[in-house]
Amino acid sequence: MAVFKLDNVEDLYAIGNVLGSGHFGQVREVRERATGVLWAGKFLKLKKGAGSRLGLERKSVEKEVEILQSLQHQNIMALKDVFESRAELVLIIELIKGGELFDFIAEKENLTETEAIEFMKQILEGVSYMHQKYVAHFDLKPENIMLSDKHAPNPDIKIIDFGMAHRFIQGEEYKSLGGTPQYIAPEIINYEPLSTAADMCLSGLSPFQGETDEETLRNIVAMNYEFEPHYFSQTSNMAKDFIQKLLVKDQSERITAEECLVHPWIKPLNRTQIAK
Ligand SMILES: COc1cc(-c2ccc3ncc(-c4cccc([C@@H](O)NCCN(C)C)c4)n3n2)ccc1O
Repeated sequence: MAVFKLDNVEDLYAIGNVLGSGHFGQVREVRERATGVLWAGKFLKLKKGAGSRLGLERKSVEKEVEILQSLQHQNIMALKDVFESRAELVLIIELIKGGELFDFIAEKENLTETEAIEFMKQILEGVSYMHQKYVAHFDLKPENIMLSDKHAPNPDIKIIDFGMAHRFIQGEEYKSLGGTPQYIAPEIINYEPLSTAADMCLSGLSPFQGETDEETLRNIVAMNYEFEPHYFSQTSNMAKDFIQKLLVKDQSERITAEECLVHPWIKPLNRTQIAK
């Protein structure tokens, strides 16, 4: 069993405002007393006993921490420290001040393909790095892609929330039913053995969105999508080719993050190839 710092987290950090909350627990701004530096604290309530319905299994948080401790990349949130008390674990993480990429894009009049390519390139860099370490995120979605500083000329992408992540061991079979309906891969819906390929179904606006979750899941399994003119009339053919290579039902045929980074939309062979 992993042992985390048993100090009282409040002896070292002043606990500030809630930044957000969700399945993962609560994220609060915390100030390191020794340096005055601001961090994010992810506060997780642990199950008090085997029969307890509330709180997280300690084992699942240990798994998330072990994965985070193995990842050091500029496009993946950095874990600094872990504290534990009787019924709570606190993860001290780099503070990401720029909010969600989704909101940043929504606030802009429009996003050029060049800007989209820059964000996608950073997301792919982070995803490719974790996949090379046999780690799959399994909950990549716009809300889990944040920006370091939305006022910076070229904001850094930060991938957060590794609460569903898994590190594959050679030859093992891993299945999961978790994820967010609009963004999950068909193999998850079909409860088939998974791989890092399940992370490659990330999109801004789900092309499979139905009236209900059930309809959305049916659309994903049927790979039923179209490039609606209302959204794609100004999108280049190269960008559509990139998307089509991601939205492939057979995970063994789906383009990988590494292959995406050399796709002509992301890495044009020459200037004339852009925005075709
Ligand atoms: C370690 O795991 C997580 C970290 C974070 C995290 C890490 C650093 C950090 N700096 C600022 C924030 C932040 C600021 C406002 C809202 C949120 C969060 O509640 N919403 C983000 C997406 N959400 C759907 C997970 C998070 N975060 N959030 C969020 C969820 C996690 O499961």
